[in-house]
Amino acid sequence: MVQFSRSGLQLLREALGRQLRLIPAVVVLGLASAALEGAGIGLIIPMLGIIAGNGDAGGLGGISAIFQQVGSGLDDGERLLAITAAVLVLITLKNVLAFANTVLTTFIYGKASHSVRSALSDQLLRIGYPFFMQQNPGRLLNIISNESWRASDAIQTVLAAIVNASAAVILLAFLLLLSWQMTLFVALGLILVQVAHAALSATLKGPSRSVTSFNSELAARMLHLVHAGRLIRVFGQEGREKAAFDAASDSVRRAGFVLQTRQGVLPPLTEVLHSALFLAVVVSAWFIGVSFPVIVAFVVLLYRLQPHMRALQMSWSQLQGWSGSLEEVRWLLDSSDKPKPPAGSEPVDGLRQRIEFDRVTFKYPGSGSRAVVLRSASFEIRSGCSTALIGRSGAGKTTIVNLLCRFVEPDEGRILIDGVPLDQIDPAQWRRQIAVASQDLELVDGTIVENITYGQTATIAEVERAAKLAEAHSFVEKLSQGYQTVVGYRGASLSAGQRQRIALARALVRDPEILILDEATNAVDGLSESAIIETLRMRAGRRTTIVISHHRSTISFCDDVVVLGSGRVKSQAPLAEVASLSMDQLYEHETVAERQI
Ligand SMILES: Nc1ncnc2c1ncn2[C@@H]1O[C@H](COP(=O)(O)OP(=O)(O)OP(=O)(O)O)[C@@H](O)[C@H]1O
Repeated sequence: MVQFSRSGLQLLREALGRQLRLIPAVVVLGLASAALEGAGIGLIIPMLGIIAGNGDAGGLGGISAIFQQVGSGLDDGERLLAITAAVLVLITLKNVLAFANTVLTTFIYGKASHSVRSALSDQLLRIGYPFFMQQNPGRLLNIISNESWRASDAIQTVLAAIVNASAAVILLAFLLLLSWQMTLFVALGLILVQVAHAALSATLKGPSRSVTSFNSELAARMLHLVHAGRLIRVFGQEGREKAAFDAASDSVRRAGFVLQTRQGVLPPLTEVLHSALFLAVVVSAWFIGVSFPVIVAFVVLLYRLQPHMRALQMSWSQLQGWSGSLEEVRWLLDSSDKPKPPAGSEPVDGLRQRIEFDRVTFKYPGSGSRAVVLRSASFEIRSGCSTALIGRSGAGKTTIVNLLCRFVEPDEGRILIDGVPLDQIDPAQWRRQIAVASQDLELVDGTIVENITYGQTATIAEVERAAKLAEAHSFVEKLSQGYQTVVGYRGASLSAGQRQRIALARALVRDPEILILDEATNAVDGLSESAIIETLRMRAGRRTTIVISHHRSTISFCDDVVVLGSGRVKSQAPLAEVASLSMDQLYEHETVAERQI
């Protein structure tokens, strides 16, 4: 219960946000509609009195006597009709208010659910990037696609519980006014039922967490089937994957079965206990000599109270059953244990002189005992020049791009942009200076023109120009829909080389201050690559370019070369000075100065 209060209620309070101020209206409408219902039921007393030929029945006390006085000046026939009409009006009004409450709670539910989904997307866009390097995507997918809906259901359940609690309070008050002895009896009975119910509901939290965790595993397997379809077929692993998927799915089924059967015990048990209470009330009322019309009104009120009490108890058990889901959503929304997004407020407009890596040391967060990727790495990238970053696989080239884009931050040392530490610069402004074309950056499921512009306002002429520079225009033109061709999920309808050229056009259309090409042309044919290199050469002097490649031809236009190896910068030199060296020789090239560091 405490666990639920901490994470569940906090989440619900945050989700309700500004809608919290509407909750009093829900309570008032709930109370008012229950009061109208109670009054309508109270009017049964004089109605039964008239029908039983005992219209002026004396001996009634409290609220029963007040109901008994209704229409007392009229003759019996007129009084019966008037009371019947009054009951009908009360029932109609009660239902009008109940409908108004349904509209209000539906509105609040919609807003609160939207706020949960919006907060999740906000959080996913805001969290520091290292979070995604460490997290299981299946868990994240499960939270977004499954658990967030259960959080919405929990909001709806809480709203329904508020309405039911309001109705229960009023109906209990009417019962109290009719007979405090019988109400005391009922209250004690309800407390006992609630204790039994709460004890059983508490056993739902464990199964609820199991369902959530197995759902995450299943989501991971689903993602794998979607992403690795080609790999699975090529290596003939359909059978193994099917068995793994079925096992994950069956675990969800078994955990769901445990949770649902435990939850399933509660409604019949509650009904039996409520019925026992109901019957005990009737019998005890007869024993203590309560009058017939009051017993009938009491029983009808009790009968109307029961569904509200049952709904309240079921709401409680449902919330317990969703505690795992609420904890998961709350976990994702909690920023305290997540990597912070990059900070900084210094404005930046272009690169005037240089980017300087000053003794940068870096290791990926959560990579345990794995080696430090960069160890006191120092080098510079001159503004307006093209710099090749080379090194054997795993040398840390892409890591340098990650550091430059501030996806990760150095553990030690500084990165200086024209002398200003990068961690002091406004990250959004800084990223607007950069465009990256990389084999890892996906295409979006849209048209070619949407992929090239991607959030940038550009005319069709500018898009075509960028596509020509990236050697994409000629193949795009041949597609039946041209620039309006839909490329499919991650650009699946294009070849690898075509995807790379679109990605390059996307970077070029921005005409960025700093262009980063990370293995951006490795799937492009030689002829196209030569043309692309000519384009890049033309940028020289005007814009800064950083090129990562294992191909000598791709870096041929560069002014400088930085060689990485064993986590260190092995050498930095003008490319012209090492022009005679092959790629393999370059990888081993180590300047004396760097060797002594
Ligand atoms: N997200 C990560 N978490 C932990 N370690 C990582 C992560 N990404 C990369 N590494 C490790 O950091 C080191 C450098 O990786 P990086 O991708 O920078 O190499 P690279 O020089 O670009 O290699 P390649 O030429 O193969 O693309 C590698 O040892 C790699 O295993």
